[in-house]
Amino acid sequence: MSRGFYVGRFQPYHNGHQSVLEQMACRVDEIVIGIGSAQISHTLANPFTAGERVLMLIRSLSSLKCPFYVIPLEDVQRNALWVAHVRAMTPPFDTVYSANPLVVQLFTEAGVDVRSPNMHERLTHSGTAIRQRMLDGKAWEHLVPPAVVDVIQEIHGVERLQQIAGSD
Ligand SMILES: Nc1ncnc2c1ncn2[C@@H]1O[C@H](COP(=O)(O)OP(=O)(O)OP(=O)(O)O)[C@@H](O)[C@H]1O
Ligand SMILES: NC(=O)c1ccc[n+]([C@@H]2O[C@H](COP(=O)(O)O)[C@@H](O)[C@H]2O)c1
Repeated sequence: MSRGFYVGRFQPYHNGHQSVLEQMACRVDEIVIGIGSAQISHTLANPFTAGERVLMLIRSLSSLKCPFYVIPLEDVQRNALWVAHVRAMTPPFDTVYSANPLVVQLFTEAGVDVRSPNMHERLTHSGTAIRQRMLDGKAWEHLVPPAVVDVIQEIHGVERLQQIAGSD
């Protein structure tokens, strides 16, 4: 049984993340997804709660060809302890998929096999670019799975982000 681990903040979950998970689904038996910085919400860079991000992921992955687990992970103050913290909170995994330099470094130092997933139209498909489009009143819906559009509408996510920007 092989299990792959993928972590992100998913603020919001977008088509780039979906393409990584679809690549992983062909390569491992099960996928463990960590929702990083789970304790942070209602900021410009992290507008959505961990629970809202759980909804985005689970609804978007309903037809993924591989069993998956979604685990919210709070940050810890010491990077040197983070891998142990992740391991304590997740089902066991053998491979990590990440392009985040710190994540790659910490897992490599811990002796874990780390792979870099192919980037999917990175210029447009980043959380930062999507949040900026929401703030600018530009179309963003085509950059995320349809289920994420539904969740963000349900929670009035664009209005929340605009209010946070207004009170900054
Ligand atoms: N377009 C993409 N294609 C493939 N992988 C991506 C893409 N965007 C992000 N990732 C990867 O997904 C993981 C989680 O990234 P994250 O949740 O920070 O998304 P992000 O779009 O980079 O967000 P932000 O811009 O808010 O920092 C990282 O390993 C990141 O490299
Ligand atoms: N010390 C820590 O808590 C620590 C270290 C490395 C990564 N992380 C988290 O892992 C996630 C990585 O995701 P991104 O690739 O989206 O940045 C982030 O939520 C980040 O905060 C946390």
